[in-house]
Amino acid sequence: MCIGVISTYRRRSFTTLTAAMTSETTATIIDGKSVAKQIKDEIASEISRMKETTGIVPGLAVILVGDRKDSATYVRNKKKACEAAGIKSYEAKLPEDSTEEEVLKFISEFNDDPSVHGILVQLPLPRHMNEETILNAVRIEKDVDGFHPLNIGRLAMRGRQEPLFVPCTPKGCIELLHRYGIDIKGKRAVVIGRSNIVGMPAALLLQREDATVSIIHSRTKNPEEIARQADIIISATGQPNMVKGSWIKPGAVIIDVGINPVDDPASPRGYQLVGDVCYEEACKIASAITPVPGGVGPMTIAMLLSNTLISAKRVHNFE
Ligand SMILES: Nc1nc(=O)c2c([nH]1)NC[C@@H]1CN(c3ccc(C(=O)N[C@@H](CCC(=O)O)C(=O)O)cc3)C=[N+]21
Ligand SMILES: [Mg+2]
Repeated sequence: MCIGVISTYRRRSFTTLTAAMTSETTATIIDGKSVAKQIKDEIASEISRMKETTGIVPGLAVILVGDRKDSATYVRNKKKACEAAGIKSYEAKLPEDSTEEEVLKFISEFNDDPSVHGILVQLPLPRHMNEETILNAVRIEKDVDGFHPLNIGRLAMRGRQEPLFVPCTPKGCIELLHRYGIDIKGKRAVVIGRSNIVGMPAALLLQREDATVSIIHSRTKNPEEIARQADIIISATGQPNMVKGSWIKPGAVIIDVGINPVDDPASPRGYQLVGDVCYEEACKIASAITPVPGGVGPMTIAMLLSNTLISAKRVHNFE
């Protein structure tokens, strides 16, 4: 059984099961962890080739403000992944009650430091800070998260200057589709969630891949009906198990970005991670699905390393 919260997306209850739900079909599990490992290995060998020929190694600076446990874990994992790939990592840790100016000062130092090719400001920032002010301060040439408005604007406009970086999580989703040989062109794609860091850029990327894209959000009137038209669903809502089997067209491909902790006294950490999609139900209906954990999460980190390498190659004219 899939447990979940009552969300504003879910306005009706579902009593009918689709035919596919009762049959014995099983989806392909899209193994993000192993694809991410493969990509990280590719990056590591590119970095050693770069180091041998130019003597330069890519550098990534991470700015962490406050003491959220999840953020500290993510930052630690990014640091480990950098070391494994041969990227030099720099870290600025600031207390929760720091001022915006203090954060901006670190950004400015990293902006001016030629050994830093990428700057990541871990989100969310403390509530008293203006995220926009801070993200805008990152030089676009070092914006490896792809969150600067100029990079997002360029992502939205086609046939003009290309963005210098594409946001890591959506880029990882598309990369998974490509590596599993899943056609996007002409397909109906539905993105669930419209956040600046995942949903919105995911929709833009799918459009660039020639999908026909709809976005479902908290005010959408008939989300289930719209989702059920999708050949490809990318879900990024942060609502555990919100997407039921009844939302899924038989044979659809499901990319589940949600990483939601749900209380579980039986597990050693006291919680269990679940996606936005009711995995058990979806497995019986979808043709392919990403698990949580082990799906999109590891790809996000792989894409961050990839963007950092792209940045270093670009400044040093290394092909
Ligand atoms: N400026 C910024 N850029 C980000 O890219 C960014 C951020 N802020 N804030 C938080 C979110 C979240 N995020 C994740 C990265 C990796 C995993 C990941 O590797 N997850 C593993 C392990 C999960 C676990 O066991 O804890 C998995 O899904 O298999 C998850 C989540 C990046 N984010
Ligand atoms: Mg993300």
